[in-house]
Amino acid sequence: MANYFNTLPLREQLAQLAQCEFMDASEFTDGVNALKGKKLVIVGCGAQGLNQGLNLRDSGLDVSYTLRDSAIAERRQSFLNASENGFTVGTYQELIPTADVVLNLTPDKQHTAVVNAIMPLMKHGSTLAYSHGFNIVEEGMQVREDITVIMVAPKCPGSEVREEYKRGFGVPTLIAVHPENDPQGHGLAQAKAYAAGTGGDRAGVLKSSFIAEVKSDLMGEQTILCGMLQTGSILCFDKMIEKGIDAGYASKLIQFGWEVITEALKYGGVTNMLDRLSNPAKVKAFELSEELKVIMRPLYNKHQDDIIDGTFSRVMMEDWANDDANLLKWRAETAETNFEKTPAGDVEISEQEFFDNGILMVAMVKAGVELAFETMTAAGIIEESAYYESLHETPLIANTIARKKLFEMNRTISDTAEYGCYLYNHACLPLLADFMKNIDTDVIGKGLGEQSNQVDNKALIEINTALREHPVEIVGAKLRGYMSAMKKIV
Ligand SMILES: NC(=O)C1=CN([C@@H]2O[C@H](COP(=O)(O)OP(=O)(O)OC[C@H]3O[C@@H](n4cnc5c(N)ncnc54)[C@H](OP(=O)(O)O)[C@@H]3O)[C@@H](O)[C@H]2O)C=CC1
Ligand SMILES: CC(=O)[C@](C)(O)C(=O)O
Ligand SMILES: [Mg+2]
Ligand SMILES: [Mg+2]
Repeated sequence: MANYFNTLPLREQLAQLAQCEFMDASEFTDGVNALKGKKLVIVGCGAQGLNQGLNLRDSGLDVSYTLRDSAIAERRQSFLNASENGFTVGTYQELIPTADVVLNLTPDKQHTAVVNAIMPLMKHGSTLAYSHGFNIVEEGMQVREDITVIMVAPKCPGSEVREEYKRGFGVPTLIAVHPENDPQGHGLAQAKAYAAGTGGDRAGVLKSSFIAEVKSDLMGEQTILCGMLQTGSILCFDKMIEKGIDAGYASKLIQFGWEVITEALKYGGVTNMLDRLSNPAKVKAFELSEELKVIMRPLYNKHQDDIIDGTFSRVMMEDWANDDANLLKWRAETAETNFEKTPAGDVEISEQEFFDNGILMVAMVKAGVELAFETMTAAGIIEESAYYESLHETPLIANTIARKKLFEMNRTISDTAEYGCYLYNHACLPLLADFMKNIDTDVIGKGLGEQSNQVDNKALIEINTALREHPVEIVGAKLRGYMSAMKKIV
């Protein structure tokens, strides 16, 4: 098989990258009806599999799970996830032939093996669904021509797909129909019903393409969403320890700080996040962010370039072939970082204190969100897609760090995301070494401690204008206007 994207002429590549149509609520008035009475069989019951299945069942759909024989025989966690939640669990032979829709929610590295195993068992005219475009786009999987191939990709870690649904909200979702596999012309109707079933229509759905999803998803997860938060956690913690800040305080400020500051982002964009700072702190955060953007822009461009031309996928698949040697090594190294090994202290930190003492964290989030958005849109990704993949998903990833630090983030995100996060982290730590030499506790750990809120009016006006006029803020205001069901969590 060959990389599907690289087989296309440039014109078609650009057209597929630009596939992005915001779907109005009126397009979901049929809810889950297109899948009502159909048998949905999910392969895999992990981060996405379990949480999507719970939502789909709560939305009135017929959901069961098929797992590897060994998972059932050894009663592995995936078997327990499904059986303890009251789902029917069966082998491929038992359930795949009965399925109208097979949802492939196994790790990307397993997709070729899984699809080759289940395709012969899939009934004529059934549907194969993915939640990420990697297998179709980066590996060029070719599916039997009678099978409809769709994608419903939550822009969110699996755990929060469920948490937002339980709050009565949902998570932004990209849907697509593979142009090579829509023999009955009902792929879009089924994808819309699936997105309604997971609650995605409550947050926002984009009619996208497998190519647009994969080229943006890989970029978001490697940079702002996981790579930046991992790098920022390590750098900020080590700096506070170097400067004599109490280790328990430093650990708590970071573990819970990303969630608190990015909740402001989720509600009101970068503007609202910086408006939560005092004027002097806002000026400082803006200056640090501009410095960070200059330093990190080449790295963001390299990640996007490697994703677009297939270099990233090729390198990661070499690790797959080497039994995940690097992924497992880097996972173990992350566990040994000082931040990961230091429990959050039993110390009170007010909501405002996370902002006041986390100015550098605010600057890192601003720089990462804006850089990721700018880099994706420069590569041909449409603004709505870039917004969901950078700004809106950052707080959802931060929620996982608040639970159990980087361990929980890297456990919950896909192995694909985790691998890309480490690549970014390894490159960004040395890139920011000189920048961090000039950092002190006024911007991470203690705050400016300023006596007055006075700043130069002209400078503040220029900063406020720059914040409000960034394109991520313009498209964000529109998309957040649709999210009337969004619920606060901090
Ligand atoms: N994690 C996330 O938050 C997101 C993931 N995605 C996408 O969703 C898909 C699933 O990812 P994710 O939920 O992270 O996966 P997980 O690693 O969390 O779960 C994988 C599941 O598949 C099973 N599995 C693993 N290997 C095989 C195999 N060879 N054959 C059959 N089953 C297997 C595992 O069970 P067992 O090993 O016991 O058999 C487990 O139940 C991927 O395409 C990913 O890119 C999309 C958005 C976000
Ligand atoms: C959670 C999500 O959207 C990621 C980061 O893309 C993934 O886990 O693959
Ligand atoms: Mg993603
Ligand atoms: Mg992903």
